[in-house]
Amino acid sequence: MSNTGNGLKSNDSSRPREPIASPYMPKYPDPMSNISNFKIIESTLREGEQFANAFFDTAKKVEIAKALDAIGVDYLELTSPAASEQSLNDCRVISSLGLKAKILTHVRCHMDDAKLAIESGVDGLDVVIGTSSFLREFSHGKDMDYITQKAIEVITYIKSKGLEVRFSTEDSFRSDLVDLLSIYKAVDKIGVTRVGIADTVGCANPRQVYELVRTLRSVVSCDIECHFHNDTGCAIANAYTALEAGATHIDTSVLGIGERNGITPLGGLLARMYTADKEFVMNKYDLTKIRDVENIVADSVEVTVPFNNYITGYCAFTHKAGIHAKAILNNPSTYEILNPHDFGMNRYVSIGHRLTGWNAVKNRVEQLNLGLTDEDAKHVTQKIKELADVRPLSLDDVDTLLRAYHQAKDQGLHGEVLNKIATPDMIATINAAHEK
Ligand SMILES: CC(=O)SCCNC(=O)CCNC(=O)[C@H](O)C(C)(C)COP(=O)(O)OP(=O)(O)OC[C@H]1O[C@@H](n2cnc3c(N)ncnc32)[C@H](O)[C@@H]1OP(=O)(O)O
Ligand SMILES: O=C(O)CCC(=O)C(=O)O
Ligand SMILES: [Zn+2]
Repeated sequence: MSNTGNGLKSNDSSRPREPIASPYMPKYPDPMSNISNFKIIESTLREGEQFANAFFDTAKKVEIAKALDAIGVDYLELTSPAASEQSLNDCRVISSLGLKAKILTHVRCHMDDAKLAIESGVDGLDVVIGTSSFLREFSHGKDMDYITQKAIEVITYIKSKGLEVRFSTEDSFRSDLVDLLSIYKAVDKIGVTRVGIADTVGCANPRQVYELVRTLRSVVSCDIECHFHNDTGCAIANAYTALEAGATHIDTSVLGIGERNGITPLGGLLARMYTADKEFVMNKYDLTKIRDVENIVADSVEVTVPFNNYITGYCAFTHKAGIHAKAILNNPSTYEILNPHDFGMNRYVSIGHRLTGWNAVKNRVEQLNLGLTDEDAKHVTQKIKELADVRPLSLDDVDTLLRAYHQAKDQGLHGEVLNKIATPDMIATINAAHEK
């Protein structure tokens, strides 16, 4: 049984296969899907401020807002002006920057919060209230009738002031489906701009997301925003599935920072969506600027960018094993779904280790313009493996070895040449290991 490379398993290679335009696109187009037409609500300055280490002063918020605007995110969501005097001031400052992104602030479903937010100069309000039995009992203590009535009052008021308004149910996936659909229907009827679904505790899986969003899509005519926490590792998959099911807007934060372990990360979502529709993503967003904003945020909240971060993790485009390295050097698409250059990053082939192969070593020989033969490259590769069985070699170590081999060969040395040219500290390390 062989894998055909398009996700199908086949044991009949003579069977004709249907041509596939792009293996990364869904096979059958779905008119309800928005994977080629979505908007990002970037919430680093709201959800991200709820991250344990976050403290953004006004200057830092402005720097982050500008860096996100440079990427081309559609909206920036800011902390509620009700949170503090400085939060209100920051809404005013960021709203007056003249950014391309629309500015939103996030408020409780409460007239006082709404009034304050409207005065802050933002373009729109994201209104939220919990609808699960947990939150109805232990957070605000209100029943569905009260919530519906209050939502209508608050939304009507915000609309009367000419602002965009979204209504979201906190903890949607642990709320009663009938409650959800009836409140969404009620707010859609009075002209809410968007409704929101929130996986507040990160409990949802992609299948549940698909079902809820698809059902909601058939009940409301307004846009649908989705917000996914990452407690169980589904935040990106859930966002993608939500778009497939007909959601229009996804909430993100830089590096995924937020309450607990956060939400859908901006970079990870963009990587996912790039594989689905590269043209749409590259025309709309400047992917080369993701790294800048991640560095700003990581520095500010005193974390390092994780080694395995989407796109910008230090090894995201490093290829190591000989089998991979050979194929990558022939055609990067063999083992890369993301082109690092589209993200302002570089590919790296690592060769100073025992998993290396002669093809990768030969490539380095060519980069150094040393003019060694395939046999020479194989010979040196064996030496690299021998040394790297003791400890990994730096690229400098490998280059020293290659240059010394080249020089020795020029001088007509044979036989024990590689032993002679191995650097003294490599030999000392090997000897020490042998003595143990
Ligand atoms: C899932 C999320 O991330 S939702 C967004 C979370 N964001 C924030 O909490 C913003 C930062 N928060 C704050 O600065 C403060 O909590 C404030 C200013 C909003 C409220 O502060 P306080 O008045 O001191 O109340 P406290 O935080 O202790 O409790 C929350 C209050 O909001 C009420 N409440 C909670 N959620 C909602 C809601 N969605 N809509 C309306 N009221 C709500 C609660 O009933 C409680 O009211 P109470 O005064 O009757 O006890
Ligand atoms: O307003 C929303 O939709 C989401 C609020 C939130 O942060 C959450 O529920 O986790
Ligand atoms: Zn959240």
